[in-house]
Parts: sequence; structure tokens; C-alpha cells
Amino acid sequence: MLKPHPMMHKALTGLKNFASLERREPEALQAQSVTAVLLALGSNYQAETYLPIAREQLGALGQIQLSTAFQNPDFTATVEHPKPDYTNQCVYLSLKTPMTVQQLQQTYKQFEWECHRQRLIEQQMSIKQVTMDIDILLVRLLIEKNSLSRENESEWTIMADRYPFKAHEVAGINELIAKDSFEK
Ligand SMILES: Nc1ncnc2c1ncn2[C@@H]1O[C@H](COP(=O)(O)OP(=O)(O)OP(=O)(O)O)[C@@H](O)[C@H]1O
Ligand SMILES: Nc1nc2c(c(=O)[nH]1)N=C(CO)CN2
Repeated sequence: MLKPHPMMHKALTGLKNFASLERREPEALQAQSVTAVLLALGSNYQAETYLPIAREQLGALGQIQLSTAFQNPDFTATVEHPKPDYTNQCVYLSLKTPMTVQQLQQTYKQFEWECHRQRLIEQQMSIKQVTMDIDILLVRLLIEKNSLSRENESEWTIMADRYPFKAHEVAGINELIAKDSFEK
């Protein structure tokens, strides 16, 4: 196989066939350092206010690339229990400094909190008002230089509890991959 020229390195190349990537439970990944993550943002309440706030918070951690934000029906809504639509957007975040999965999850919890997400109120109301939900779909593991792993290819790992991905997540990931190979 031809090795890509270093300048041609594309951050999301290793993601193309994500169905074939390794899946690991979040518990098994807590202490792992990661260099990049693919996130799904969701908001069903004042999304036009909270999505930009979340993007700004995430941007402080490193470089971000965004998929188009789409309004989708809540996939838990039924005819008997209609629910407000979600606005969803995927984010590729390349971290300035590697962080562990545990640190990332704590940081996102803090961001959700800063978006005034009130879990207690959510629980008491029949319809949840979710200002901001940040889910980790995939992580790129920090691989030690002396490891024998193939460069760029094998380090993307799926958060098993989020798999299979929702249709809007697949669409967002594919859009990010397409943009990435186009722009670099
Ligand atoms: N892939 C993941 N992304 C984000 N958090 C996760 C993930 N897997 C497990 N967790 C854990 O789940 C906990 C709660 O997640 P979250 O805040 O998304 O809850 P929720 O919004 O009530 O549930 P959901 O997002 O599934 O509707 C987090 O504290 C985190 O430790
Ligand atoms: N379309 C859509 N539906 C949802 C979503 C979401 O992000 N998008 N999140 C939920 C709970 O986290 C429940 N339902």
C-alpha cells in the first residue's frame, strides 16, 4: 500500500469505514488519553442560543470542524407522546493537548451545566427541555510513538454505548469526512 505524503495527512481519513472500527465500552476507555474526538450535539430547547455557546466552549479546547446543523424529530417521540424537535450537529474536535476520556466527559458535563441544563427539572417535567447534550461518538486514541500500530489507521475507536449511530449522526460524520478530504 502506498503511504500518503505527510502533507496530505487528513485528520478524518481513518474514519471512512467506521462500521469496521473497534468498539469499546466507555468504562474501558476512561483512563485512555485521546487526541481527537467526534461529538454529537443535540438541543431541543433554544438551540439557536445554545449551539453557538457549545461550539465556542469546544473551540477553546482545540480546532473544530462542524457538520451542518439539522432539525430532526425526537426519535423517542410517539403519536401519543409528541416531543419537540432536536437540532443536531456533529463536531470533530482536534485537541490542543491530549485529555483522558474521563476528563473530557467531566468537561462536557460542565459545558452542559453552563448551558443551564437542569437535569432535576428535566426529570420532573413530562417533556424534557434539553438545552445541550454532548455525546462522544468516537475517540482517536493517543498512540505511543514506539507502538507498532499503523499510522493514522487504527486509532479511531467507537464508543460502544453509542453504536449503532443514529441516522443524523451517520450523516454528520460522513459530511465531516467529505469536507475534510476536500479542504486539505
Ligand atoms: N459516549 C458517551 N458520551 C458522553 N457521555 C457518556 C458516553 N458514554 C457514557 N457516558 C457517561 O454517561 C453519563 C451521562 O450521560 P449524558 O449526560 O449524556 O446523560 P443523558 O443525557 O441523561 O443520557 P442520553 O444522552 O443518553 O440521553 C456521563 O456522565 C458519562 O460519564
Ligand atoms: N433527533 C434527536 N432525538 C433525540 C436526541 C437527539 O439528539 N436527536 N437526543 C435524545 C436524548 O439525548 C432523545 N432524542
